[in-house]
Amino acid sequence: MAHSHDSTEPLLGNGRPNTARLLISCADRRGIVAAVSRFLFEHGANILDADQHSTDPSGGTFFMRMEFHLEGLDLGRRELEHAFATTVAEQFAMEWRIAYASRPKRVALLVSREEHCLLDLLWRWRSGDLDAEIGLVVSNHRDAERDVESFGVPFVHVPVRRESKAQAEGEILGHLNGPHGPFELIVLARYMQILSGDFLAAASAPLINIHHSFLPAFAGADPYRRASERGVKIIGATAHYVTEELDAGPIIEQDVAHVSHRDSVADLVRIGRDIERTVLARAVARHLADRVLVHENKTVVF
Ligand SMILES: Nc1nc2c(c(=O)[nH]1)N[C@@H](CN(C=O)c1ccc(C(=O)N[C@@H](CCC(=O)O)C(=O)O)cc1)CN2
Repeated sequence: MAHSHDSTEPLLGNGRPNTARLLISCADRRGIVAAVSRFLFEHGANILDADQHSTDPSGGTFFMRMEFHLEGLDLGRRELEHAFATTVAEQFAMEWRIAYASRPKRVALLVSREEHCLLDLLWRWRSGDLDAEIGLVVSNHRDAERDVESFGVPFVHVPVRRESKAQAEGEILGHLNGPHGPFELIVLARYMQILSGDFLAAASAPLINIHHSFLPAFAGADPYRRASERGVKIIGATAHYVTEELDAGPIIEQDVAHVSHRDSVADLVRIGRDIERTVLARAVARHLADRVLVHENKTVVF
């Protein structure tokens, strides 16, 4: 549908909510909520959900998420965005974007050998609990091939060897930006290859990784063995956006579980699997709902 001003139905023909999400960050000052609310009101939008946060009311950074109904809007999408840019965003020097809920976001998954996070996301997607369109799984191993294809999702095997990583990354990018794509989110569901800065720059979408430790503790490879050697009493998992620096990207979601001296490394791995898949699913769901704002390597999760 080219223009939302003729979206007079609460639900679209595909049964999806006829809503949009406006995300804003800017220097905090008085009048921002009033200006945004007034703008939406004057253009016929009905605000369904509003949340905001200021890091410091005396001059910090202001974050806002407004979800609003497009029914009754007097402008099409392009006109609405232009009007907001010129009448509100410029006034407050906002960084902002509007995301539309008219269709699910297309998602690609990358995995190595551990399948629990991958299968969890596929199960949630198949049951309708994950608002996404999973369009491709890429792996450097073939272990998951049959399971993935049983979900009707294309599977591509791209082996990665240390001496030819750049070539493998180019092949993966070819699939992500090729006929299966484009994608709006790439999820590393226990993908165990460090991605180059060139790859991240060329990737067409943000990437979310699940790291199997409570970052910043035990970043890098083999965290459960290192945690066991340290004698930890808590293990955890961290979902974060992927940056060139390993396991250092903005954290989206974390959780933990208690362990003891009675737990072997294998026990930590087993206990950790449930944490990892739950944390990753929460992080992906919040990203898909446009509930995550990134600022200075941290996130605001509405
Ligand atoms: N640029 C980034 N790439 C990746 C990130 C990241 O944050 N930034 N997260 C990792 C996932 N990960 C931990 O969560 C991780 C994966 C792999 C390794 C590692 O040392 N891999 C070795 C090869 C290991 C093997 O071949 O089995 C390597 O790539 O040299 C550490 C941490 C995903 N990528």
